[in-house]
Amino acid sequence: MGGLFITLEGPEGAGKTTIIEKLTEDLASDGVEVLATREPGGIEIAEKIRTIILDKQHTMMDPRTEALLYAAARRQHLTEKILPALQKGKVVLCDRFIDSSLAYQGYARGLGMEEVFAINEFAIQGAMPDVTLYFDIEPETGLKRIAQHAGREVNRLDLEKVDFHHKVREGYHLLLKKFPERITSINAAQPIESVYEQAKETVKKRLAQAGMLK
Ligand SMILES: Nc1ncnc2c1ncn2[C@@H]1O[C@H](COP(=O)(O)OP(=O)(O)OP(=O)(O)O)[C@@H](O)[C@H]1O
Ligand SMILES: Cc1cn([C@H]2C[C@H](O)[C@@H](COP(=O)(O)O)O2)c(=O)[nH]c1=O
Repeated sequence: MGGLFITLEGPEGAGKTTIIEKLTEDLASDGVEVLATREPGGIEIAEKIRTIILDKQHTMMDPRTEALLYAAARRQHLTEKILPALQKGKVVLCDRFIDSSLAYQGYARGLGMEEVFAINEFAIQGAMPDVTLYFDIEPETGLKRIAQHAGREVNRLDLEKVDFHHKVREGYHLLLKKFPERITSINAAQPIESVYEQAKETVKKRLAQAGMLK
């Protein structure tokens, strides 16, 4: 693909957005070309799909519809934004990607990780992340953080029962076992500076291996 495709994953309020902002700044000051983006969203069509999926009024949404909408948003985001950036040799930092669908729809919703992987395989055609940073947090802690975060809108998924969020975390733990080479787990309950140091170290190591650090 050319560049390096890095995804950040975790339950609600784990700190992904905060870490992406810091990493983007830091890597840019090292002369690395970075594209920071998010899922669902990142481009107009996918942002519109995001509005539909996360609308609190849409309590009737069928779990398979939900999974298909995430996969559709991902397909458009990948082809329109992520792949072109990778082809230009950029580092792509993406807030959530396929692992979110596997943990949330596949495991927590109970659709099955294999089934959800299959529809996503159709959407991504093998474009798996090179590196994934997983930010591990107790759901209660993460949900408390987002409740206290001024300006952070509460969405339909945030409103799921705490048991759902525990299942999301269990789903991620299964993914850690399934993809140990790709996914690095970071304890996101630590102070933000420590979380960031670990994230930066992992990313810089991979960039150095790929010969992308000047
Ligand atoms: N390690 C940390 N310790 C304490 N507070 C933190 C830590 N990391 C993030 N926060 C705070 O928690 C809130 C949520 O952080 P952030 O938006 O980065 O999480 P997120 O993983 O992107 O959440 P979501 O995906 O649910 O939107 C913010 O107010 C942020 O400042
Ligand atoms: C990509 C993706 C996301 N989700 C869920 C996870 C969150 O609850 C929301 C996105 O909100 P955020 O504040 O931007 O994290 O959507 C999901 O269930 N499945 C997915 O594939």
